[in-house]
Amino acid sequence: MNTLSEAYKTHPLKLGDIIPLDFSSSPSLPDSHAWTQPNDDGDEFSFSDPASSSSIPIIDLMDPNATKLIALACENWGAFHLKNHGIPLDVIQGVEEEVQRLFSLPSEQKMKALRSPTGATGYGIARIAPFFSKCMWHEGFTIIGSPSHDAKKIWPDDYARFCDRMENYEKQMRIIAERLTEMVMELLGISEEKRKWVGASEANGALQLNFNPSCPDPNRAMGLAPHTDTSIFTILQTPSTGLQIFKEGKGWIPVNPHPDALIVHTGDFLHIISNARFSCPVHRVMLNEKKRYSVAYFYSPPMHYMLSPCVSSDLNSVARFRDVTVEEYIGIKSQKFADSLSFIST
Ligand SMILES: O=C(O)CCC(=O)C(=O)O
Ligand SMILES: [Fe+2]
Repeated sequence: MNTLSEAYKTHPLKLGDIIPLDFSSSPSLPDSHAWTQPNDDGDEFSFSDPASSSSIPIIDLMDPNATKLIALACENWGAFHLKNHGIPLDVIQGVEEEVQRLFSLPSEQKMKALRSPTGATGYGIARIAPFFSKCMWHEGFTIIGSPSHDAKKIWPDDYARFCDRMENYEKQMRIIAERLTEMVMELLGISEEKRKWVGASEANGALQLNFNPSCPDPNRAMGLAPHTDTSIFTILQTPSTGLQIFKEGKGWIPVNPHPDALIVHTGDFLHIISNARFSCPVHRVMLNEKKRYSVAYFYSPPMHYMLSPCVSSDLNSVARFRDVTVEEYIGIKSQKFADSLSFIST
C-alpha cells in the first residue's frame, strides 16, 4: 500500500457518516446538530478571555532566524501564522472563488461526488464525525492528487477551471510544506537518510475544503469538533474567524486570520518524530451567523515511512512513543481517534 487513498480503503465508513445535511432546507438547528441545549451554560464552549490571552506568533519565512522561531512556536503552541510565504494573492483568491462556487451548488449536485464508504476523496462530512454523538454544521470536499475524477461528476462540461486552480494551489502548498519540514527535521537532527522522502513525489499531500453554511443557531452548533491533525504540518487558509486551539492552562484560544498570512499547525506525525517536543494542538471551529470556509493542506510522509521518535544523545532521553509506520498510525487513528497518541506511548 503506498497511497493515502489506499490506506482509507481499509477503514470504511458508514454512509450515515458521510452524507451532509441539506443545509439549504434547514431553517432551524435540528437536535442532531445541537451541541448544547437552549439553557445550557455551554461550559465546554467557553473560551479564555481574549484580553488576558496571547495567541500564536507571526513568523516571516524570509527571517534569517525562521527555523529557530518556528521550532519555538511548535514547542509553545504547535501553530503559527506564516507570512512572506510567496503564494500570489490571485492563487488564493482563485481557490476561494472555487470553494464558494462548489459549496453554493444545490445539495443534489454536490451529492453526485459523494465520497464512497471506502473512498478518500470527494464530497462528504468530516472524517472525524463517527467519534461524536452530534453532527457538525459542516460539509467538506477532499482532494488527493488530481480532483478531476470527482469534479467531472459535478461539472461534466466545466470542471477544468476548478481542477487547474486546485492543482496549482496544491503544488504551491507542497513547496511550503517541504521547506518547513526540511527546516524542522534538520533542527531535530534527523539524518539525511530519514528525511529523503521530503520533497519526493512519494510524500503524501491532501487538500481538505471545509465549508460551514450560515447557521440559524450558531451558539449551539459546532463548525468542526475538537481534533488533532494526522500530518507533519497542516497549512490552512481562511478569511474567517472561528478557529480555536486548546492551550493547557489557558483554555480555548482564538486563532484569527492575519492579513496575507497562512496558519500552520503541527500534526501528530511531527509530534511523534520530535518525541513530543513539538505539540500538536487540539483545535476546533466555532461559528457565528456568517458562512465560513477554509482550505487545509495536510503534508505527510509516505505510507511505509517509520515514525521513530528522535531521542537526543543524552543518556536520560527516552523515546516517548514506540516506532510506528504512517500506515499503522492512520489505522490506529481511525479506531482510537483522540487516544491514538497515548495508545503508542511507551
Ligand atoms: O476550518 C478551520 O479553520 C480548521 C480546519 C481543520 O482543522 C481541518 O481541516 O483539519
Ligand atoms: Fe484540523
